Amino acid sequence: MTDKLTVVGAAIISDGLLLTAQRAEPPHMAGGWELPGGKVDPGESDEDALVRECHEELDVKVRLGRRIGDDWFLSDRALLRVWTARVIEGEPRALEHTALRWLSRDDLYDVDWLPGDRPVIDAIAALDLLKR
Ligand SMILES: Nc1nc2c([nH]c(=O)n2[C@H]2C[C@H](O)[C@@H](COP(=O)(O)OP(=O)(O)OP(=O)(O)O)O2)c(=O)[nH]1
Repeated sequence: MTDKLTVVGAAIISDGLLLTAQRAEPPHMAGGWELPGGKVDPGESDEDALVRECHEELDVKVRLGRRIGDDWFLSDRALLRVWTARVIEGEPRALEHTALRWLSRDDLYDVDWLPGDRPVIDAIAALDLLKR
């Protein structure tokens, strides 16, 4: 058990490209890039929350794959848990974000990732799942 807020994120990979989404809000995070996802609701499993968030944010159905790392600390109050995922229904659309981008391994650091995501992105890069 943890008393921290749990945020879940999806490393959606298709054809060797990683999907990233640009936050629209709050103002201090707007413009930053993140993994699609969000907060786990009370009583909800992490995995269910992540599938739900991908549907709400991107209008797609995803199937989760492997967990990336353990708990990633976003702050003293929040942690991030990340899974790989693939789209099994639909085409991602930015319903809540400003923009979406598909990144190759070579483009991975071209966007301004939210600070908490940077170690996660390093871990994804190290897994060698992305094409160059
Ligand atoms: N979804 C997501 N949130 C992240 C990432 N990195 C990071 O620091 N965060 C932060 C941003 C927010 O403070 C928090 C997630 O909140 P959110 O606004 O996406 O969650 P939510 O969709 O459940 O939002 P809401 O119900 O409060 O509107 O975690 C990431 O890669 N993905």
